[in-house]
Amino acid sequence: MSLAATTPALPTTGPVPASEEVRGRAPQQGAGPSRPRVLSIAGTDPTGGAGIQADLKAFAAHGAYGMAVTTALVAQNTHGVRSVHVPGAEFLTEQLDAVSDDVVIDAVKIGMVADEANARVIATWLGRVRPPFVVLDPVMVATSGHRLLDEGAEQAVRDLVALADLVTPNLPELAVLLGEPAATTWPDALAQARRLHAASGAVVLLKGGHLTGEESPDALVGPDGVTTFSAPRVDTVHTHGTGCSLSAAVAALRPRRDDWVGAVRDAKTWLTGALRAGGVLAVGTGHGPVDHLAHLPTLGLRAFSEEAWERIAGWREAVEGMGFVRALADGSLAAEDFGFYLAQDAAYLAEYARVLSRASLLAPTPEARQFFAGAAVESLEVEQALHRDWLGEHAGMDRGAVEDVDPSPVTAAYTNHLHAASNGSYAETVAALLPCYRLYAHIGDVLVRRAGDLRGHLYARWIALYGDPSFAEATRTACAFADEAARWVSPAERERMLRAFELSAMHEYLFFEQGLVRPGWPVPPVGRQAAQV
Ligand SMILES: Nc1ncnc2c1ncn2[C@@H]1O[C@H](COP(=O)(O)OP(=O)(O)OP(=O)(O)O)[C@@H](O)[C@H]1O
Ligand SMILES: Cc1ncc(CO)c(N)n1
Repeated sequence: MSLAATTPALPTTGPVPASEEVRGRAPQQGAGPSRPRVLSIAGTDPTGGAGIQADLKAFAAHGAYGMAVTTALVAQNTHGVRSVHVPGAEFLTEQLDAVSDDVVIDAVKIGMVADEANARVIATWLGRVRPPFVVLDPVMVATSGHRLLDEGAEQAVRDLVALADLVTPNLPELAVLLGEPAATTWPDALAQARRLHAASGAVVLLKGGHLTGEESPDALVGPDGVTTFSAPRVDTVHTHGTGCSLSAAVAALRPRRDDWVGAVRDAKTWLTGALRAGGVLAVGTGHGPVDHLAHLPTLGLRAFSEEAWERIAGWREAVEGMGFVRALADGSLAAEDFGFYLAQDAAYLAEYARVLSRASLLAPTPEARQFFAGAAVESLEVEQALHRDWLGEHAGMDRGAVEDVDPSPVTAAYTNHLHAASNGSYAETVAALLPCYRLYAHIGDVLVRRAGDLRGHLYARWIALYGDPSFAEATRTACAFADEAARWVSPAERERMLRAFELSAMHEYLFFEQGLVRPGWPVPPVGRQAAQV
């Protein structure tokens, strides 16, 4: 039997029929989905702090795939609700069917239902399409005091509670659902939550946001008794949409947690962080929203290596303009000064290679381990070899003598900084190592351009090494590893990375500077008539 014979033709206009055949074609069974598919049925908040907009953010914040069906369009902002437009029950049905005819729903969160007809539509739909987890936030009145549910619709919401797995009332909503006065103490509220659970069968997540005191506790009240989740009360006026965000987070987490306790615990911890970060969002002049992405503070920031490079713009320019670097480029640098610099650089590279090895040890991936181990070898075999050759030829120093060079205070300060950074994290270590690549590749590039024809240039081999495309390539790779490491760190850790990078850049400046300014420090016995390298 062909599909064409069993599947009704899709009309070009009007609603798509919710036939079993249409539903059955959804190519989604088979391999398990990578993310829970979670639906919000709620009203809107065009300022993005509450309602559907908040739900979608909370879903994404917990790694769920978010979907949304709109019950009501609400003209509201951080000061309050201006007006509500309800498209109507028929259109709500069409939206719900459009989703459930096509997509498997792993969890659903119901927020503002707006009126009785909408509540009935949702109840009917739940009777037909029963997602494994149904969370109901019985939104009745906004934080600002504006009604979000018609007065006549309270019974219809009570009926919805009986269809939900979890219901998340605040204190006034709990009272309305029971037809009792609002509780003013936590024990009274718990007693009411027990009564609602007994009457409806739904697990109750009682929210203590409307209480006063040091804590803002919530409690799960269900067949296993009461589980309390205590959390410090955040001193903030930015609580717009906390209820929406919490219930959405619980719905997003539940398919990947063993029970409601696990989902609520993680959602509550997340919400407390989101509340703390809400103030600096600077959204609106009233009761602003929470920061749904407070746990991902580095999301969207520029690549670490770009930000770090910009931060040292002043030092970069200073290095380009240094007398030592200018003289290196035009070949006028005294051989004795170059010899001193090279001998110190040999001492530096010995330590640099050890810190590269440590980066390899700390690196989280085989690729990074291999790169930094290879870089350690390269810095000794290629870079330090240049130093050994030159110092051998021009200062008569054998390998042992080069290896015995005492680091100057400036050299020691730089390598001590690298070792200190490498006692921190991998990310900090890589950040500290990076200027040595980045600044040298940059200077190599500048010098190749400044020096012009390198034939006959006294320091041609040094300039060619750092101006070589292969050094630029290694620098790009090192930057990519630093950027990858920075992707997963906290803001404090990112700041430590930037500081480590900046300090290394400053040390690079001082390192060149000591080539010309070195009060009485030992200089290798460089012959006066230095030949071309
Ligand atoms: N100042 C606060 N500090 C810490 N947690 C809070 C604070 N205010 C609310 N919460 C928490 O936010 C969640 C929502 O609680 P609340 O009682 O405010 O619900 P709601 O009234 O439905 O929210 P909404 O403001 O979205 O209408 C609960 O987990 C509550 O404990
Ligand atoms: C659409 C909508 N749902 C819920 C709330 C409660 O915060 C709100 N303000 N707006």
